[in-house]
Amino acid sequence: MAFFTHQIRRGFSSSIIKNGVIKNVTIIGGGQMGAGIAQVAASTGHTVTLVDTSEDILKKSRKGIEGSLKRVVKKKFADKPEAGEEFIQNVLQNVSISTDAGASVQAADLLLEAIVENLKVKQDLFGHLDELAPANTIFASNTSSLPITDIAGSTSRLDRFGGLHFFNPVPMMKLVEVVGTSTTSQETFDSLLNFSKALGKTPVSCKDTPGFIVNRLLVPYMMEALRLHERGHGSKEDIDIAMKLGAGYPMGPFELCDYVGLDTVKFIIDGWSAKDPHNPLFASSELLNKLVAEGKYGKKTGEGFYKYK
Ligand SMILES: CCCCCCCCCCCCC[C@H](O)CC(=O)SCCNC(=O)CCNC(=O)[C@H](O)C(C)(C)COP(=O)(O)OP(=O)(O)OC[C@H]1O[C@@H](n2cnc3c(N)ncnc32)[C@H](O)[C@@H]1OP(=O)(O)O
Ligand SMILES: NC(=O)c1ccc[n+]([C@@H]2O[C@H](COP(=O)([O-])OP(=O)(O)OC[C@H]3O[C@@H](n4cnc5c(N)ncnc54)[C@H](O)[C@@H]3O)[C@@H](O)[C@H]2O)c1
Repeated sequence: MAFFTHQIRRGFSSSIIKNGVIKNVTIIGGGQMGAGIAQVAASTGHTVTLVDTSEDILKKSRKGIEGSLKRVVKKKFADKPEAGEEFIQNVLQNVSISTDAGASVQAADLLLEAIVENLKVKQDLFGHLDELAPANTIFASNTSSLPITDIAGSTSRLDRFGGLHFFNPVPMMKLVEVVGTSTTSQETFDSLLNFSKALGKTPVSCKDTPGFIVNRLLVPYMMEALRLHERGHGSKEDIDIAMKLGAGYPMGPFELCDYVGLDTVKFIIDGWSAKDPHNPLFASSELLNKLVAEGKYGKKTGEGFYKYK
């Protein structure tokens, strides 16, 4: 189905990576999402370079990938431990790590960013790499909430820029939101769609609107949960239990926020509040701001709305 049937093709180069197939992926940001995407891409035969700001972070990323792969093979190779170990080694061989983003994009068919949810930091990163990456490299962001158009604006490859929004934890969540802007070429969009399918994911096509599809619906629900608690109309525990047992969610809203990371959650809310300052839904939360100010980001720091061992 043509995604851009209504689009008037601009005079952008339609040349993209060789026959549109993405094989070499450079991922910038080896945190929760970048490491998860690297794992799934490497597990499906792609060559991955994972980039972050320090060797220590990248060692942690690699350790996290290995730990997750061990959970996968426990099921996938339940009665064949040797095959499981071989699978893990083969996947890890597909992942190289680097702190040099510029060098790491030289052979990239796709540059996928999964760094901090901050527009200026993303724009600076993409603007810098736009000058270093091959002309045909496709750029994409894993942003939860920022306009792809705004992120792409720092580059000269508006036809080869899109959004690839994966879900946490990446090895378990089947969905990818593929986002096209008004300047994303059809070839680029199709390459991103096919890449998502090659990773074993189910893609949906999204416009570049706030929150794309899932977060547009998830953020209001989760903000209402926070307000309900702040009004004293329900404990965190009861609200989480209620949504799991009453609505069939695998995690309640407070559990999920701790899982996502309260730092990222705050970036999202602050960003949407700045864009829509009169919308009470996005008014800042004293409780959320307090937790983030105290460095309590949730699972990744050992405490958020809940404490973790
Ligand atoms: C209330 C405050 C509001 C504040 C404002 C809100 C603002 C809005 C915030 C929006 C944030 C958007 C973020 C982003 O853009 C979009 C998202 O990603 S949203 C998150 C989407 N994901 C979910 O909703 C996850 C829901 N949870 C689950 O699906 C499951 O709980 C789980 C995470 C899969 C875990 O499964 P469980 O059965 O619960 O428990 P286990 O941990 O035992 O796992 C079971 C089994 O699964 C396998 N497994 C689990 N995790 C992994 C992994 N990381 N890698 C590999 N395998 C995994 C494994 O086999 C486990 O078995 P085991 O190994 O434990 O034997
Ligand atoms: N956490 C989630 O559930 C989730 C889900 C979907 C999308 N996202 C989005 O993915 C992105 C990353 O989220 P996360 O949860 O993985 O964050 P994270 O904090 O776990 O990881 C971010 C990583 O990026 C690195 N980084 C920051 N600036 C960098 C730079 N300039 N160059 C290289 N590396 C840099 C950090 O060192 C860190 O390791 C955000 O845009 C977020 O909105 C998050």
